Amino acid sequence: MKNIIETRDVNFWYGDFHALKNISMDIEEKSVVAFIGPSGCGKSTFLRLLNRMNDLIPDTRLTGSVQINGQDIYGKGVNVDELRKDVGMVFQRPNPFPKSIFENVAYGLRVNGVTDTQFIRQRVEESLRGAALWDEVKDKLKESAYALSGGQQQRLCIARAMAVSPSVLLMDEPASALDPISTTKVEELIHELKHDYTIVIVTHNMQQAARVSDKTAFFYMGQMVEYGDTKTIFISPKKEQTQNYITGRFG
Ligand SMILES: Nc1ncnc2c1ncn2[C@@H]1O[C@H](COP(=O)(O)OP(=O)(O)OP(=O)(O)O)[C@@H](O)[C@H]1O
Repeated sequence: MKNIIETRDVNFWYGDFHALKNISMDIEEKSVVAFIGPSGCGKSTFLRLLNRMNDLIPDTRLTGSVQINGQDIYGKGVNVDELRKDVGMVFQRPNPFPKSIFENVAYGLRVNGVTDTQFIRQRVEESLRGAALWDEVKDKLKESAYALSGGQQQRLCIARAMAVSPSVLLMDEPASALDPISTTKVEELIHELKHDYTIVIVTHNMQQAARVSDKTAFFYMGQMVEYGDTKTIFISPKKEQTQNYITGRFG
């Protein structure tokens, strides 16, 4: 499998605070990678660097390199809108737009200038099917997205991210605000989605990391302490800090 994401010696600062220290990581195409670690260790910061979401935060600084599909995403001439189309994001709390179910999914296509209604309709259906939501919403596409349950809204947000055909989906604790049934649906969805996408997921739930990911990275105080096959990380980690964390001795 080829690497789709390669970071080298990534350091990141919020003002004077050194939030990420020398992170070098390769992520294989069409795999699921989970980031785990105690609160404040830098998981979300690192995730957000992968589609330049941290650009929006003032007084921050990055050194090192982040390559996606062979391109330095912080290089000169990179179009950040194009990057975010290729590297989509799903947040902790479902954040549908105050629009209809259909228009939520069509949104990314419309802002990218797509006007072919037949194509938009087809892509909306494909994305909703891909997000395992189609059967639940196909008869009410014109209704407000806010009329859906939290779990359905989150799958709608996944469909919205998929509609513009990204190669990577970043998920920041996508199930933490959901009930157990919706959580299971999102986890099953992640299993399906990895046939077509590379998925990077931040989670506080270690069982979830163990269930959904191929590889797991354990972060602690801005460092990536250990990264490897999920089974190895959870059954026989090499570092004591990882062992302590996964056995609940800290964090
Ligand atoms: N916008 C910001 N400005 C200043 N410091 C920040 C900002 N965002 C995060 N930090 C700090 O950077 C560190 C890493 O935060 P980050 O959100 O990446 O951690 P995390 O591992 O995702 O935590 P959690 O699991 O609680 O979400 C923390 O110490 C946090 O306080």
